[in-house]
Amino acid sequence: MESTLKEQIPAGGVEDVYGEDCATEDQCITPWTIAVSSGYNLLRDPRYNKGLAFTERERDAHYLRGLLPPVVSTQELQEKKLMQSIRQYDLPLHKYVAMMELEERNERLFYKLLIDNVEELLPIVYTPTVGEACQKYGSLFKRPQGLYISLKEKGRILEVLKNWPERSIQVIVVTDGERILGLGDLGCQGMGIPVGKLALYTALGGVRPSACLPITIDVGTNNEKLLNDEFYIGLRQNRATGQEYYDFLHEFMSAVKQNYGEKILIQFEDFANHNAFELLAKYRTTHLVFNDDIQGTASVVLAGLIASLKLLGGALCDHTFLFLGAGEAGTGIAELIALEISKKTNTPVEETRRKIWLVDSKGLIVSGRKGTLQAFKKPWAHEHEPVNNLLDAVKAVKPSVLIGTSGVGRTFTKEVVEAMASMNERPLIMALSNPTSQAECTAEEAYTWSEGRAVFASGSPFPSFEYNEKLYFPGQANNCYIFPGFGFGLVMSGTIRVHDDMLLAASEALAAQVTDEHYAKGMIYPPFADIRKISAHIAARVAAKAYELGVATRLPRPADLVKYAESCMYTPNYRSYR
Ligand SMILES: O=C([O-])CC(=O)C(=O)O
Ligand SMILES: [Mg+2]
Repeated sequence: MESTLKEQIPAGGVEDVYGEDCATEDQCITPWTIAVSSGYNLLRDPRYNKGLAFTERERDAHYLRGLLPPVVSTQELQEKKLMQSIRQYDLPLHKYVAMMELEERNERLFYKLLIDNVEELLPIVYTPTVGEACQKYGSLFKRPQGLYISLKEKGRILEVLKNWPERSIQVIVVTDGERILGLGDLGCQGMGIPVGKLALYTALGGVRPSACLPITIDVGTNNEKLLNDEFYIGLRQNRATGQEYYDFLHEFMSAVKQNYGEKILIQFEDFANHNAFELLAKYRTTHLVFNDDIQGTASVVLAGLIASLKLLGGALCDHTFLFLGAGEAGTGIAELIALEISKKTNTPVEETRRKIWLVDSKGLIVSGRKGTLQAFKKPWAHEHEPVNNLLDAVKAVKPSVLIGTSGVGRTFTKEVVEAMASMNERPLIMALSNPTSQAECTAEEAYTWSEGRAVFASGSPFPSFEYNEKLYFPGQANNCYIFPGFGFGLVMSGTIRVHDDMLLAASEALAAQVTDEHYAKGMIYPPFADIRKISAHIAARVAAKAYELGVATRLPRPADLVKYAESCMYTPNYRSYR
């Protein structure tokens, strides 16, 4: 029997080696055609539709006369009208639906709105509203916004990838829906997350929309409510686990590399702990993979910590850190802090880890528990007697920084915040769990209970808060500060592997964007309004590190990487059609 192409050539390799043109004769190819869109079809194509903004000349050239009312509008006026209509909705979910409908109708206008009104619309297309949208995705679902790859497609994943209409994909965000934000297993309805994350890749990071591919892997769900919901859109079975799960993911990872080559970025998003660490460890040496919840969150929090030193005083190595939550975010952040201190002080990480303590659902992680701890928790099992709750852990460890990553809301109680405030002039409190309902405490609580002394940041946004006639500005320590610029830096430099030093570079680049004016307001993150400039700086620093490490393939290295990043970024302004 003739061997297939897949067997002849190991996964990965030179661009286009696996393109359809060089498929062996026994393999099927897809008969794609490219056609110029015009007339009614042009108005129905979200990539090219401009609605009332088609010019007189374009209306003639593209058979649009009569299909539009006479007025010729501008993109600015369209934007003004849409913002007005979105602001009329009271419910965030209605705003979300209006935005998704816009994306399906007129992609450039969608991105124009998102970029120009980022602070207002981020909480709509992203956390917290996207969480509610995922919970109700079965009822909201209208048209597929990404690829669904379920166990039904086992053995045929490569074929499924080839059904996606865009050819040059640069970034995939993939979830299996098992841990959507802090909301748990939402199965196939997790699709809202890759869709939302990729919208930010474009709006905040400048990756072209056509180069982004959202994917949901459906191996079932253990969410009984969804399994019994008549509108559920996923496989009606419990999750596949063990070998079956890992074989399926391996087929996916191999097919992606075979179809898109070595330089495709695969971002893992909202996988459960028990798979997230293993998948990252398994594929980081063979694929360009990035786990947003482990690495992106770590990088954004480290940036906030570096910036906060201006307000708290001391160096990173002078602080003591306590986490509530020892999953992907908690251990990921802890490891990156230990790495940064190790590099700065020339001390082995085994030693720098000692100032970092973690609490999980069973209490403080201590050496006595080593026998029963999961592998990713073991490095944090320091010598200490057992402590079984957070308040006692705060009293025992005396942290200057308290970070919540447990996915469980309202766990930073008044007593916990008061204890932090009694031990520190300026305690740093980060309530990172998402969406807002899962935040460990609110901004108002952190400021009130600490009598205005806490420096506070959260994963989902909180509005500014007035206390004792002073206005406080909570930070949003969310990985969306990092992943768009980080991924863009990888893509623009043709980088083929992610290295931890790139995460440190991204943290430093983000922290460097916080100015004295921000510090004066107690802020440890720069405003989102500047995010595209911030992303260009992050991308440049990440790319610089990639060139330094010899894993960037786009040669020669551009001399000014910030300028280069800015010049490559997608902009949503309408183009003229000939
Ligand atoms: O999506 C977000 O807002 C941050 C994140 O990755 C998560 O909570 O899983
Ligand atoms: Mg996530």
